[in-house]
Amino acid sequence: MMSQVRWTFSLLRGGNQRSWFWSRSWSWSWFRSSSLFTDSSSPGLVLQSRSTDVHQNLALEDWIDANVDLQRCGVLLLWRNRPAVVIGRHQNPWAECDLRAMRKAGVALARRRSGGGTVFHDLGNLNLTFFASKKAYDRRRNLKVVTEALRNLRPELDVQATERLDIVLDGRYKISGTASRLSRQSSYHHCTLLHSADRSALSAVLRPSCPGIHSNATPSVPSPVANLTDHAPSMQWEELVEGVAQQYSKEFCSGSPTVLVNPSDESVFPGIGRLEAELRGWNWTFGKTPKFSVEMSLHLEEVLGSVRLQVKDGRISSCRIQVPPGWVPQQLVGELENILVGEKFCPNAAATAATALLSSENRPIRELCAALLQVMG
Ligand SMILES: Nc1ncnc2c1ncn2[C@@H]1O[C@H](COP(=O)(O)OC(=O)CCCC[C@@H]2CCSS2)[C@@H](O)[C@H]1O
Repeated sequence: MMSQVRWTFSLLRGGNQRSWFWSRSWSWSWFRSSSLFTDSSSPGLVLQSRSTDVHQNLALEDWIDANVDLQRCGVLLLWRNRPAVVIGRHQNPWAECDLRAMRKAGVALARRRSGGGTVFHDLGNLNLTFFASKKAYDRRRNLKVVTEALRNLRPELDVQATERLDIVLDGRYKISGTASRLSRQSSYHHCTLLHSADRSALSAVLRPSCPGIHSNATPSVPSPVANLTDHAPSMQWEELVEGVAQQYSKEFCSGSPTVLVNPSDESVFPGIGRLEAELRGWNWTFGKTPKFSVEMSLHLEEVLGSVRLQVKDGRISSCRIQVPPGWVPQQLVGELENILVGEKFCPNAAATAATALLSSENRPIRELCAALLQVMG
């Protein structure tokens, strides 16, 4: 089926690509077996996504990882997103980001397949994904592509890759974070590169949705961050992208120009819509959160209460509410606890489930419901 896929100029419309590159109709089998991929020097191909949708771009990573024969070639994918928070595979979104602030500001949330911490993306943040065979997996070499490109563009910049594979400016300010995923035969290493991201938005969303979370989820490692344009104000986006692509081609002996791709095009990437839908879905984004518990005091109008919730697969698996005796009928408290068990740990879902209690005649139970919804971000 793959061999039916046509790589045509119209499908892979580019801006300034050289015409010989497009003068043929590409079949998928040609793509896989092209001399671009069979050269013994293990050449690389540079792709740039046209999409700024975080889920489409993460799906494109999955698709390349699953479908391109990386034994014979490496691929560098360059991409950027509209404002988004991207958490690692084994992280807890409620502990890592302020979901309420994100909803208000229209910042998307995505869980990636690689491990590691949480980062903020916007159109001023470049993402680079280095695909290679497992054998050729070499994160230091990839980061060298980035640091060398920056030194070529602005020799005065002090950029270094650290032990933990961040890239820092002036020995201190993080401009790039790294994560990776190894499969049986293939691998990818992806990293960010802060060119001109909105740092106040970054710090506004990278804080917990609620305190009192206990879990074994991977915690992020916060660092002071900087943008490249803080230190090199004249550096243009296009200059950066081109500089990195050129350095990759030099390092991996690729002679081909950057190919612009559209990850929503099923005729080029068959099955990509399904990958995207999975990444966009609640079951993946929230449902894959390692089990956790939340213990919190509830500052109600006249009294102090507390709640202990256990959450498994993103759903409340147990709920214990304590309030001073006599403040609210215990039977209503029990009803609320029962309603919440099995529900998604999500204010909208919980509000729908508790609609009757939220509009009850009894003011304390309404207040208690509202306080619990607050806990969920
Ligand atoms: N965009 C960006 N770039 C660099 N550093 C960032 C960014 N956003 C936030 N941070 C800082 O890094 C820490 C988290 O560091 P930590 O080391 O915990 O996590 C990472 O670095 C993960 C990088 C993932 C890269 C992938 C590439 C494509 S999809 S996402 C956070 O608390 C901030 O202080």
